[in-house]
Amino acid sequence: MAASPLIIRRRPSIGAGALSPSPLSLTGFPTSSSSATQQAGITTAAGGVPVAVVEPLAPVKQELSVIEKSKRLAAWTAVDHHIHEEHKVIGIGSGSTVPYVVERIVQQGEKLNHERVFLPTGFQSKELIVKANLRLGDVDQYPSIDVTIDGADEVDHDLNCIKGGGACHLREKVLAEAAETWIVVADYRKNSDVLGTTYKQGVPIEVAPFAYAKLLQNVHLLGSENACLRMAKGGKAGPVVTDNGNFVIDAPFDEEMMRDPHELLTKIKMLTGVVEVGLFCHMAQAAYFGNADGSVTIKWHDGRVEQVKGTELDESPVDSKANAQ
Ligand SMILES: O=C(CO)[C@H](O)[C@H](O)COP(=O)(O)O
Repeated sequence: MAASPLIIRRRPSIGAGALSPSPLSLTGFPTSSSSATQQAGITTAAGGVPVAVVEPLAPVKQELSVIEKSKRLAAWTAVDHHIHEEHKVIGIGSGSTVPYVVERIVQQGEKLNHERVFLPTGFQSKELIVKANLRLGDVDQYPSIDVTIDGADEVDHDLNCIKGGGACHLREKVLAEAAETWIVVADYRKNSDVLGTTYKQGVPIEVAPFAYAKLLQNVHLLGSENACLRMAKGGKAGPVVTDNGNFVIDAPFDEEMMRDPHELLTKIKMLTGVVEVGLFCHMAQAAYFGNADGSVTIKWHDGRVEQVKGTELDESPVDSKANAQ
């Protein structure tokens, strides 16, 4: 007698709209949503029992969280405003907001993108570029960049930033400095008056590994008594090792010191063994913050603050020149 078929309902596939809380696939690039309706099929389980595998007819598309929408709003709007046809060498930052930057660049189409080269700020952005089929270059081949877009951990009223929450700040700073225009994209939580208000982990300091203990003493003497070596989480014991093979010290400083980030940057940078400091002072042309209400706050380097309607999330790519500031 033939065995009666088992019915197994597969879990619905989840598209880009379900990327919450992080939009990253394994490689850090948002997965594309599948709108294709799949057919039921018959397969055979162990023992030869026929199994009917029923795919859901309409994949369930979950909503992005408010935070993810805000990141995407900032990223898409900044790309529309600053990445134009004439821009051929583009720096790609790191973090969870940057995949949306790449997503929007891809939407500008192959015609524009095949004439461009994209430079990564680390392993994650390198993967993003490659997976998006964009041309990969490096800053040693292209030391002059048209535009770099990057995330930030916090941005103050003067566009000074804390960066390095993802331990990529050495390369991020090189690509920021090499760029004619450096643009920051973030959700509304990163927008503050004084650095250290919302990002409490401290100033990320990339250091030569053999010098870390001495540097910890020196950073304590500079005023950060709680400075500590950043330890890896999850599947690795020991400290975080950067893409450059270095360690990271996280150094929280009091508000008074954070009110003058440039002065603090200079002091930390002078310590022997410091490779780079995650304080980016007077570098950004503008910072884009996606807000929960669908607007984008733009802080400009000259002190102007604008509130604009963000690029609609389901909007098709626009002629970016039409939106140029
Ligand atoms: O500096 C960085 C990595 O070194 C990131 O840009 C920063 O941590 C912001 O990341 P996210 O977009 O995930 O908030």
